Amino acid sequence: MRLLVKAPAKINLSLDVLHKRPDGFHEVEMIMTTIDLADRIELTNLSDDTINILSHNRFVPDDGRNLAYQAAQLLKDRLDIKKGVAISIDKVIPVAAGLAGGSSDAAATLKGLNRLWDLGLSLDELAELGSEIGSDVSFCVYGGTALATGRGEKIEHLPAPPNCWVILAKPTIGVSTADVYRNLDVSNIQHPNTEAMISALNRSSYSDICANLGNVLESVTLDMYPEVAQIKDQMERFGADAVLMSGSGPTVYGLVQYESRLHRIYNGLRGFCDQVFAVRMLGE
Ligand SMILES: C[C@](O)(CO)[C@H](O)COP(=O)(O)OP(=O)(O)OC[C@H]1O[C@@H](n2ccc(N)nc2=O)[C@H](O)[C@@H]1O
Ligand SMILES: Nc1ncnc2c1ncn2[C@@H]1O[C@H](COP(=O)(O)OP(=O)(O)OP(=O)(O)O)[C@@H](O)[C@H]1O
Repeated sequence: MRLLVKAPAKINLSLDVLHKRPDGFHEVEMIMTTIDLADRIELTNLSDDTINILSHNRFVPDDGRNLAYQAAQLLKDRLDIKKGVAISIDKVIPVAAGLAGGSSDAAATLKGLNRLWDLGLSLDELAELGSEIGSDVSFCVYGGTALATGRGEKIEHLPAPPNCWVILAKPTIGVSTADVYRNLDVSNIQHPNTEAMISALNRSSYSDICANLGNVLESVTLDMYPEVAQIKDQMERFGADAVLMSGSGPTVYGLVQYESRLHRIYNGLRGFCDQVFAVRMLGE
């Protein structure tokens, strides 16, 4: 039997760091929302007890380092499952981009195998398992729009943002999330207003969402990779309503309400950047 699952990317509407924890992780307060840019994962039962990863992207590992592999292995170990699966990943989300591509592949694999192997686990149970794979996996299990706290694994659902376009531009560099957190000076942080963003979402106020975008990792990545600042500048100059780097970067996104302006920004950025996408928020 085979099953197809979509694994959508996320963007951070806000990302705050409260402090560094004794376990080395950072205590965060983030608002994330899913967007209509997704990997497609095909899960096929195998007759022998193995996990195979197939991907045509040279940046995606095809062994135990792959987060989708780790998701399948975790389910097999915890529930003592003696089945095999081939996981084919049609990679659309840019890799090491701040868009949670690997985490979303892991979450989609957890949800897909729950159906394929008829495991009967709840979304909460899958999200809890997912948090063992990576901090973003719990959010990706639920999708939608949410406040994520702890190291990112504690999820509180929020209303979807009002409909708008998201333009994404990823420079050719890939960024290591661990490096960015390591270079963050926690004693010198300009905190975004998370409460104001929650209020903007509750009121469905597009202008207040734009006014309250904020990411404390942005200045760290901008210092490491000046080309990210250039893309931000260009996106602002071409007329996006608000611009921010997602996660640990380097992808920069711009919010745009009117389709008429979308094409100008998209075409303008294509001149500077290979990977540019214009997508909708999913959010629900
Ligand atoms: C930047 C974000 O993507 C924003 O959504 C997340 O905070 C990171 O999520 P992720 O990539 O799933 O992160 P993980 O795979 O759990 O951790 C990668 C590395 O990032 C650092 N890390 C991650 C999350 C966190 N709250 N504090 C950290 O310091 C740790 O050094 C960790 O070793
Ligand atoms: N299924 C996967 N897809 C992409 N990368 C993967 C996958 N599994 C493992 N990786 C590894 O994880 C690294 C980070 O990739 P990913 O695309 O998940 O980063 P990211 O979008 O920055 O994640 P996040 O936003 O959660 O920090 C890659 O360099 C790659 O080696």
